Amino acid sequence: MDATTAPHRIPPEMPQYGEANHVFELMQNMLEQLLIQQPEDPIPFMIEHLQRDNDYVPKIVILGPPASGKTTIAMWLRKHLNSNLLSVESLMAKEYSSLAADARTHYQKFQTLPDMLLVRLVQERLREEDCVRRGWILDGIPETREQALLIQTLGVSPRHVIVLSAPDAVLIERNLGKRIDPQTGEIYHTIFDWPPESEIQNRLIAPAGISEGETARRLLEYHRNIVRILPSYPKIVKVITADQPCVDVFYQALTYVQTIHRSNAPFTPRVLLCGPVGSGKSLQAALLAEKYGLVNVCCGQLLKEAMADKSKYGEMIRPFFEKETAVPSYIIMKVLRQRLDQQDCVERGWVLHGFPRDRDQACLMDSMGYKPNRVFFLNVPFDSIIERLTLRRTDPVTGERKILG
Ligand SMILES: Nc1ncnc2c1ncn2[C@@H]1O[C@H](COP(=O)(O)OP(=O)(O)OP(=O)(O)O)[C@@H](O)[C@H]1O
Ligand SMILES: Nc1nc2c(ncn2[C@H]2C[C@H](O)[C@@H](COP(=O)(O)OP(=O)(O)O)O2)c(=O)[nH]1
Repeated sequence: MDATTAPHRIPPEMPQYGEANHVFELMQNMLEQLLIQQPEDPIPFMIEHLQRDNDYVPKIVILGPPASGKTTIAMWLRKHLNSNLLSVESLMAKEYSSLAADARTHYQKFQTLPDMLLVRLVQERLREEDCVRRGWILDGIPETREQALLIQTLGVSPRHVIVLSAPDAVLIERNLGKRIDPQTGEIYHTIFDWPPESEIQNRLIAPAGISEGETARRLLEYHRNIVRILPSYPKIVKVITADQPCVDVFYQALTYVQTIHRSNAPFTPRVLLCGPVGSGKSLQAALLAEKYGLVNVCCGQLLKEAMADKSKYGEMIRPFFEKETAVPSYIIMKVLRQRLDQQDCVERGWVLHGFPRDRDQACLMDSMGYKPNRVFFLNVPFDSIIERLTLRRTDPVTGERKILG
């Protein structure tokens, strides 16, 4: 195969650099902001965005049926994460916004908002500095699949989606006890969350739409929509039972939103298996190589092959094997480098075992730029190892190892 048709050789440093510096996520977040903000001149915007380094601010959607506690949990998360809470009510209440004024007018007439108007309100709000710097929590938005798709076309993608769930009967009963503080907007409940201060108790009001009939109607609407919304958020949805104390719901939600999902960045596994002789490194390496298409790199096998091929390094290794002394690490590293730099290892990734065996070898490997991104230490009780090794047999033809019996 001549050079013009040979596959392009990807230097091993490239994927490693991309992983180490999260280049893929960096570009993904910048592209999202470019689509949302649509700046006149993208270059200075990108420079400022990259210098901001706020790619891990909260981007949360909380969905759930009426009375499931979306607003309660969203408010607690907002306080805890020092982020911004966006709900239909808060978006319509925005001052100095013609869009919000139109929305209020429309809502007063029809008690609902057109999808596009709500989504444009969300976009207008997300463009504001505080949302860019401190992230956002969408409370009960999107309400429909159409809204979910429109929000996605804006380039707005949540990092975590929480869906609260509880039996309808529980929610209908619960909503009857909902009370709101007209001064602070805080939400309370006559049974589950009654304020201790009599001053607050006296000014609480029952919000509209909490009757059994109204709640039942909204539940019907919710169940019809939620099944069409969720497919828009594969792999980032967590369903939390809301039929438990608020605090428990909150801590499950907080734990979830503080997890970082596996990124979609292309990933080349570089696996290192460590462990005492007989711990199962060779066996697990063979299984991993077969399951994930990795290159199985057994250090001991490599050295033997180098000697069998009578290569330059093989002749350097031979005296040490003949005297049954340890081969110097720098020679092993040369043989290893030759193998790990080959196209199959760079493209498919590798699972290495039998090297490094001590800290110096690990430092040598790291200094030469071979950095595993998954390391497993196989820990086996001493007597199990003795039993395995005494029963271990190796096929002289295939080199396969089996346990006798
Ligand atoms: N886990 C919970 N256990 C008991 N009561 C709760 C729980 N979560 C919320 N509540 C109470 O239920 C009522 C409804 O809560 P909240 O308004 O947060 O729900 P919501 O999903 O935002 O409702 P809606 O969609 O109607 O606005 C409130 O009185 C709240 O105090
Ligand atoms: N019961 C049991 N036996 C195992 C397991 N992993 C490996 N073995 C067996 C297979 C081998 O004959 C022996 C040692 O395994 P190995 O993979 O050659 O160990 P290692 O020297 O490469 O670390 O133990 C294992 O997970 N369970």
